[in-house]
Amino acid sequence: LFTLQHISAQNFQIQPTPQQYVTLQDSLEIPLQVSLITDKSYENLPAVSLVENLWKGQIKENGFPIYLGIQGDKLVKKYKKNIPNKSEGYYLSIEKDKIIVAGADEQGLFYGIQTLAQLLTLPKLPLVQVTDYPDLPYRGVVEGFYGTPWSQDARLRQLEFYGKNKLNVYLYGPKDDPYHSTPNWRKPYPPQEAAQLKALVDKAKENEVIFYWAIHPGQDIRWNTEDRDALMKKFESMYELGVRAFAVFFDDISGEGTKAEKQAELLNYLDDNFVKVKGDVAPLVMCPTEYNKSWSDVKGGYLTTLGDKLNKGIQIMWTGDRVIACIDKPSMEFINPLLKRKAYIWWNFPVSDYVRDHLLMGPVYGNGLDIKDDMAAFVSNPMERAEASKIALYSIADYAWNLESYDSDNSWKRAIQDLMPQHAKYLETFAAHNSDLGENGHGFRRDESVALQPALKALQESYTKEGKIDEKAYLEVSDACQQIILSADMLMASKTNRPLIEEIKPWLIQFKLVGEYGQQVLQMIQEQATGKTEDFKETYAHAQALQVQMGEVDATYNQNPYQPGVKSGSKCLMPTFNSLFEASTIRYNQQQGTQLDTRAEYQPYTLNSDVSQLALLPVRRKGRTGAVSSSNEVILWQSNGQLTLAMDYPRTLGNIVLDLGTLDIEGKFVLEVQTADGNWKTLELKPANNKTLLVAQAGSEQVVQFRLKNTSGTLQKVYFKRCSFNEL
Ligand SMILES: CCCCCN1[C@H](CC(=O)NC)[C@H](O)[C@H](O)[C@H]1CO
Repeated sequence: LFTLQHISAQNFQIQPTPQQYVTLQDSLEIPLQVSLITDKSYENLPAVSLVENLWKGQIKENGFPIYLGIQGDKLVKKYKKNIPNKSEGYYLSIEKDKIIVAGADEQGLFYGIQTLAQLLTLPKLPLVQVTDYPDLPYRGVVEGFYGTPWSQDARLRQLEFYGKNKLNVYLYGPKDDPYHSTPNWRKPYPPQEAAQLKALVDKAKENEVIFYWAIHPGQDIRWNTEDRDALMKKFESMYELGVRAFAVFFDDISGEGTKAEKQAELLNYLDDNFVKVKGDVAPLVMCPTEYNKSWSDVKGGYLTTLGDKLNKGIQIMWTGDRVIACIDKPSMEFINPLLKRKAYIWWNFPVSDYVRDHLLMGPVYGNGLDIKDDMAAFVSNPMERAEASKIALYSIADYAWNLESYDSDNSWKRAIQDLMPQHAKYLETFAAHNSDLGENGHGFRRDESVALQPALKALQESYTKEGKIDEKAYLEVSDACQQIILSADMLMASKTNRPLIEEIKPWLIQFKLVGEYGQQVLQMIQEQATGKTEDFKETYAHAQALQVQMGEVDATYNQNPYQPGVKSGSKCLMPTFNSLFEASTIRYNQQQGTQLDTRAEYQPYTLNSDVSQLALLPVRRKGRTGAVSSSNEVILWQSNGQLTLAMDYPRTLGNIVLDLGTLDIEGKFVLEVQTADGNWKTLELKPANNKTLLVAQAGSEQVVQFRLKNTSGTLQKVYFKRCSFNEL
């Protein structure tokens, strides 16, 4: 028998691994029929139901014996010294004639069987003794993001996933659930939502997950008994649904609700009059208003007030040095003394509600491996795409169970294998190139296209600097493009894990186009470098056609009001391909004396103006909205001066919004559109509010261009604050 100590949530880094052991030594054929020998009172424990699910219908009197017990049962008394005395710990022994699973507690017993379930995926069972336990007492997920809350089905699948991966906490706190936050936090859930929540509570119990229901009252709470009682009443109604764990979030609020003394007073009241009175409710969790170091003013006393006044049993959440930040020893050494307890980490990854056009499918890395004794919990705030979040969540489970043994890349590969066993290679290709966030206000970035970076760099440098092709790099990037196209096609057509495919489909479509674009760009540099001028023109046109398609995908899917669109390969692939597109076109133009447009970014809108200060303003497209960048200068707009926005082909526009920073513009400027039939018609400029904003409806006909003209007869001094329009 070989023994394993403190393994990981899903797998065994310790050598020999069970996989190796099974081939090395004799092992146990997986028993087809088993007998469950356990204390009678355990029959409806999640652990027992789990064994019944593993051996569906094959639990017989004279089957292979599986002993299930919890520390203290006489049944497992002789294994007393093997069972770790750590909460959620377990001892698992697979022997020739029996299997023993002994938990330090009920959760530990359940996890011992989850480990057995993992071993059952091997061809045979290794004869092994496992003594295992988690480093952190609370490990899991806070559904705490802005955007579309997860669906009921997605949540049910999540809870199952948490059970398998030994995550034991799910905090329900979707920012955009009206009954969680202002103003309806005071109201009970309507029957249908209530029933769904009850189903989640039951599912959580089956998977030994503590279901925390969080409330977010801070934006409009009044510090009086009426609101305090309203909160108690809401907690009571959630308790009736079966909720046995509660949280109060005070994040992202302003005004009265941000006062630490008042927050502490309310939470202590809830602790004393609800949690302690009920007796079967988990410790309260709260999210402070100053929830990260960059927002905290230590001298202001907010954090120390909470640390001093909050009952010791109340957990206080923390996102680290910044809103989005990895957690390390210095971060914990800063916050724990102030809170006078171990902070309950809320890690804002893989949440993407501030970079909604990107998927964060890369490895989980950057958190300290030396902080297992400094955190009360580690919970992840995920993406609104539940299935896609599982790559990160799998590794967070791995990390939180055993920090010191955590290996980011190995874990990432296993997470992908676990999500799509049949298509792991393809999903890994996709995930490798869809991991960075792009530029964002929090400045948080991730690695992307790591394995391909050297070849991309070598190819780009050799060509852009000397116009030469680095053959080795060329072949590697060319193979990669093939892999990208293959992976996208295979994943889109996958028959397994459809919920994941449906979530990421727009990005798969985009990803394939990136691969095809890469192929054309490679051909362009090859043709330019070897003087195949005839072919170049068509390859160039093909690359442009792919740029148009990528632009259309970006303007079609995922059109949220924040970061609309679909970005793929945005950190390394696209910048390299665009740079090679531009460089080869410039070289070609130099060689051939042509004037091919060298811009790689596809631009459907073109600005023309004889007002010199406007003529060079950039136009950008964000989803289905086009906008001319505003200018901070005073614009000297000469009489009859005009600004024109031309479409690459006739498009149906919705509103055209203007703001020249001055009132009564209507009398001095005229806005006209030219429709596809060539006719011009004037649009009425309506003031949108009592300020200088003007809106015009472009009408249902397709527009080729629109123009704003100074018809006042004199020079006008205006500000150019806004000129935007949207496509229908
Ligand atoms: C300028 C405000 C940015 C706040 C961003 N946080 C929020 C609050 C939070 O982190 N609470 C601990 C949401 O949870 C969101 O999902 C997450 C990241 O975008």
